[in-house]
Amino acid sequence: MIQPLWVIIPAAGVGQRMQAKCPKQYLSLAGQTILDRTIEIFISHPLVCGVLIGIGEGDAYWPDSKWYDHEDVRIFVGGKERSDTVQKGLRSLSKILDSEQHDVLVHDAARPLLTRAALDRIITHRSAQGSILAMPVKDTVKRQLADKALVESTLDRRVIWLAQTPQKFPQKALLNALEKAEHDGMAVTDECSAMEYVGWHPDLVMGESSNIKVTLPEDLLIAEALFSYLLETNLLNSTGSNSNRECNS
Ligand SMILES: Nc1ccn([C@@H]2O[C@H](COP(=O)(O)OP(=O)(O)OP(=O)(O)O)[C@@H](O)[C@H]2O)c(=O)n1
Ligand SMILES: C[C@](O)(CO)[C@H](O)COP(=O)(O)O
Repeated sequence: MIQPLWVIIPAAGVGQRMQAKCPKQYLSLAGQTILDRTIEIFISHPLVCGVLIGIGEGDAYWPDSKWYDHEDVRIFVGGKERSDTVQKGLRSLSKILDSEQHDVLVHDAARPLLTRAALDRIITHRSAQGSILAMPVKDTVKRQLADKALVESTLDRRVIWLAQTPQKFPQKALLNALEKAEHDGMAVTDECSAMEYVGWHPDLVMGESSNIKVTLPEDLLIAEALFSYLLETNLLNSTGSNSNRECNS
């Protein structure tokens, strides 16, 4: 029996690489904000209890969200780095959960094209060491020589994957790992890195090439095209209601 779970969506970034007038999670994607589209992926899933959104200090955009007053959407103020935001979300969640053993999903607000099929894969995947969505690389992979744009070597691409989100770990174990990494000065750019730091070997669950992280200006054009494709092929999540949630909250 799969335990329904909570989702933390880090959405407190400033979107520097996007070079937009607002944080990129509030840019429009096919008529809705990127963040609203991302929330919709989860809020309509029967195995999702609720969503915690980590927003930036002084975020003036959130009140315009279509999910602003939804009963299963809660917010908290994020931190300086993505890992800080996730830590704060995990602490917020510990006040809601009746057990720290519950798994939690962490998903970037900047990944609005996750399909229901991929979400089902990670939600239903069972692993004692957590799991992440990821994709095997398709190109040949080069390692650069120190800080020079010179090729040092070619990596064996048969064993190289690109991490995506959602990433799924027990709430307390993840918080402990992030806190330890921070305490030891070990910068981490995803939840999995923190779990590896404390010796875990999480499962790699097949993601999808359409699950892009909208990061650079051109990514928005790519996301628009992918959204149209996913909509036409009915691969996006259903928007059905989710009245049959049974969760502790
Ligand atoms: N302090 C931060 C930094 C990032 N994020 C979130 O983490 C996700 C992935 O981060 P990234 O793509 O790097 O977003 P930004 O940090 O906004 O982008 P940039 O690095 O270009 O500023 C995004 O949904 C972003 O909002 C966050 O919650 N808190
Ligand atoms: C979590 C992540 O999306 C996995 O690929 C990635 O590490 C986020 O990196 P960012 O620099 O915070 O966008």
